[in-house]
Amino acid sequence: MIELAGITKTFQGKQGAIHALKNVSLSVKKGEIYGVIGYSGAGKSTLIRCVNLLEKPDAGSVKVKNVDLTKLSTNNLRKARGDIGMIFQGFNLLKTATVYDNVALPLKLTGLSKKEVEERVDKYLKIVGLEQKHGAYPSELSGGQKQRVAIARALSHEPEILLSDEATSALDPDTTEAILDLLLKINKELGITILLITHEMNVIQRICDRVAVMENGEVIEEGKTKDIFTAPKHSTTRKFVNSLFSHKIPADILANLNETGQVATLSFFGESSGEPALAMVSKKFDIYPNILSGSITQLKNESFGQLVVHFKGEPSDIQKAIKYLENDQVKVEGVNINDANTRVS
Ligand SMILES: Nc1ncnc2c1ncn2[C@@H]1O[C@H](COP(=O)(O)OP(=O)(O)OP(=O)(O)O)[C@@H](O)[C@H]1O
Repeated sequence: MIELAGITKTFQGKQGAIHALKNVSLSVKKGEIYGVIGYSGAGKSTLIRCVNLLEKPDAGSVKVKNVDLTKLSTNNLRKARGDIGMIFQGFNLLKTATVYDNVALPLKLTGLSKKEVEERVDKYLKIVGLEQKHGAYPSELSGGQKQRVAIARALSHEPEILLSDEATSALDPDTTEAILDLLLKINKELGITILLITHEMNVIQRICDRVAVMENGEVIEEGKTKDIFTAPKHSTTRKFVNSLFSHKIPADILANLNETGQVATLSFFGESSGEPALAMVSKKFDIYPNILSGSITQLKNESFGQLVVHFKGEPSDIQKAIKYLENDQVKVEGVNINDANTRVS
């Protein structure tokens, strides 16, 4: 659906050239929700703006539905952009227009009849749950409601793709959850492909099928959200995954525990697979697992949990138990003294 190949973008800053994007390639399939995560300055905004050519790349191709947008005439680019809606962190609403007009005004410019405009506005304000707010002004709305208006405005052009530029970054956690639920609904019920950028791992975790991690203008890791959670390869990716968990074990306690066995982090999918597997190994092998810390979090389609466990026993028995757990789809990582007092996972 979206294929970016070899995208490069350099800005001339006061201190010299800034290489915002260095040979970035990624592809988003029809119907999926794809997230790009990275810290501030990684190049996410520049990347997403290249998809509808709000930013023109210096090199590389931007294919949307197999058409390279960088090769289109101004007129054909305008038409192609009709397939791509966009929402922003700051909502970008007209302050002096009502909710209704914020959605209706851009539609009127597309040449639709008055009746068609009315039908579209009603339909999409209903989908975002704002049918009671037609006459309200943006100043009378909460942040979440403003983002809903922006989403209705983007959807009213009936795009196949929705680009989301940090759409939940200005919202509180509960409102963020509600907007993420709305994006899931739009994806599922309207079949809209979503490409989003964010610096929050919980956004990726809750709704994304696949994720790319960016740093210094490059994609440093890419894959299914589930795979990135279980086996992050790059240290920056690990930091993002760990930001969702906070297992803190004091150094002296960890040193004591490691004398009588081994401390390890178990990662698993599904609500209950961690603890039953532990009960099983304590029965099967001569070891005593003791849960030191644990948490569970919801990915898009399943839950993902982590337990930090002290295995008391002889090293050979502990190794057998760990092998058994790994065969049972539980990922096991040893925790050493260097991890003490810091987040481990
Ligand atoms: N128009 C511009 N002129 C000069 N430099 C720019 C411009 N736009 C972006 N940059 C620089 O390019 C780099 C990448 O910026 P970009 O906004 O894409 O990153 P980001 O990951 O979206 O960060 P943030 O989350 O802070 O927006 C930064 O160093 C930024 O200062």
